[in-house]
Amino acid sequence: MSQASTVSLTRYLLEEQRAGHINADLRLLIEVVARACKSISIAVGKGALGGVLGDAGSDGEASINIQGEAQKKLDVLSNEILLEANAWGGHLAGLASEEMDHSLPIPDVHPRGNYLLLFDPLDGSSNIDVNISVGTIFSVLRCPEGVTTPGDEHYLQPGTAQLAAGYCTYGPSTMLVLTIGHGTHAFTLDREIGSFVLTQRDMKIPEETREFAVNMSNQRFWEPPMQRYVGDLLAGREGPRGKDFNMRWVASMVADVHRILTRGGIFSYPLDSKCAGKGGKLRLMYEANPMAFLVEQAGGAASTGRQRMMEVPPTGLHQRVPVFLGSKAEVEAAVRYHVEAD
Ligand SMILES: O=P(O)(O)OC[C@H]1O[C@](O)(COP(=O)(O)O)[C@@H](O)[C@@H]1O
Ligand SMILES: [Mg+2]
Ligand SMILES: [Mg+2]
Repeated sequence: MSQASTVSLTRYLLEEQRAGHINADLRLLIEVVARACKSISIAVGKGALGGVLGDAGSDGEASINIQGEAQKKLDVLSNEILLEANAWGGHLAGLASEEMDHSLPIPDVHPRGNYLLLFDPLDGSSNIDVNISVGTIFSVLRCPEGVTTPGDEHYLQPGTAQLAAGYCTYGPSTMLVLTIGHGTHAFTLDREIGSFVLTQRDMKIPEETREFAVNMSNQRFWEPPMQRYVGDLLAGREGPRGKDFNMRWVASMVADVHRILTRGGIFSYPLDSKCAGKGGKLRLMYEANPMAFLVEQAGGAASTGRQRMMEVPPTGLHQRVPVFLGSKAEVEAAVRYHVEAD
């Protein structure tokens, strides 16, 4: 890409500010998150040489997060990088993370702003030790009017209230995919100059697809409509769908969603009898909602199977939901199986 045609993340954000789509505070907040993602990218890229692989914890004791999941060293490190980068910026009122039991108001010693930041610091962390793509997911909400010290309840806003959302994928290249409600755009990290460069403006998910992503090993635990839906996909050309489907499952949501934003497909993590008591596997506030915002802005759809994802009324910071997202016509097909069964 020639220098003349290069649009950096900074330039893109300044242009969006001039167009009146964001203010200076939100622009700076996104810049800070992007800077933190660069640091995480460096840590992830060092792999075994950085001493950052493996489980967190000491004396043979695993460190467990609020989700009851064993934390990786890189989960903890990525969380610290995001906290450290954002604490003193002056644009946030508080932060919430997959790796923290409760949200954190910005300490009094730092200036406070009007936004709330939620993140999954490292998504797909079971893939770190085997050198497969992982990522960071984030969502920005407005801090309710008059609230100076936000608590968990102030974050419980539906996905439609998001002002910005994005993810960074640490794969063969590091990419930031962002929406501020005016399309979904992809930026690639130029490692030589250290900045994100716009490489795909206005991503568009093809409406139809022949590719699905699901953890098939859970099949026997699924609900009947999901069994029927995937059964019909597998029946291929001879079945009711009349076409052959391909399957992909990276087991890093960021990587699976990035593929779908790039070439279409449907991603699902449905309800199953193992996770039914918890409401699903993936988390609404910092996994499903930001991905839903990005996917809708790229012309796709996101649903729980029964309801538009971004209209789910949140009840908890770490609330879990079933997820279907991607190519619009295919998500609608999956929803039909659920609605008809109900
Ligand atoms: O292990 P499974 O069932 O394939 O689940 C994989 C899913 O779990 C996740 O890894 C959950 O995210 P975390 O790694 O942030 O907990 C998703 O990225 C992924 O889609
Ligand atoms: Mg995750
Ligand atoms: Mg995570």
